[in-house]
Amino acid sequence: KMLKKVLTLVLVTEPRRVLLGLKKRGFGEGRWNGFGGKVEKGETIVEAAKRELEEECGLVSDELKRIGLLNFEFVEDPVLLEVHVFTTSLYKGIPTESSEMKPEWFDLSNIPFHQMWPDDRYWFPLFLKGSKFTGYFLFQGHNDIIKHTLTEVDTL
Ligand SMILES: Nc1nc(NC2CC2)cc(N2CCN(C3COC3)CC2)n1
Repeated sequence: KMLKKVLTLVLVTEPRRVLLGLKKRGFGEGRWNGFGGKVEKGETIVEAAKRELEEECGLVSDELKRIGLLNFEFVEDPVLLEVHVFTTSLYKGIPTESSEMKPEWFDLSNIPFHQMWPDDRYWFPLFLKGSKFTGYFLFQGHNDIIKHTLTEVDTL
């Protein structure tokens, strides 16, 4: 039976910018991404998202809005990643580098897709226009998408 890992991803926005972090180690190292990680036992998914946001860049937000649900599989690996995507524009604190992430603001017209997970090119435009979405991506290795589905939804 397929092992499923539940993960979170938080995108912090300002009117014309999005906060991304450069992953300094581990899964996705060297790629810019939102902030997130695993959901621990005894915490809800949104509690995990809030915790990871603070751990990874020092921001605190009590207004994380669910905007997406993305499922990922790798042909070489029987794990399914279920990534719950959140966004917020209401937060306290100053983006601060951590052991995991180096945060930087990016203009919405200058998202570093060439240094991000390949799936981001597909769903980031939906996020930026305020849609909710669900998607599935089958990867070969960490760079090639063999197939995908992506749907805008009214409710997650
Ligand atoms: N943008 C984006 N794309 C992904 N694509 C799939 C990999 C093929 C995965 C992903 N996340 C999965 C990993 N997660 C944290 C666990 O340590 C960091 C961040 C969100 N984020």
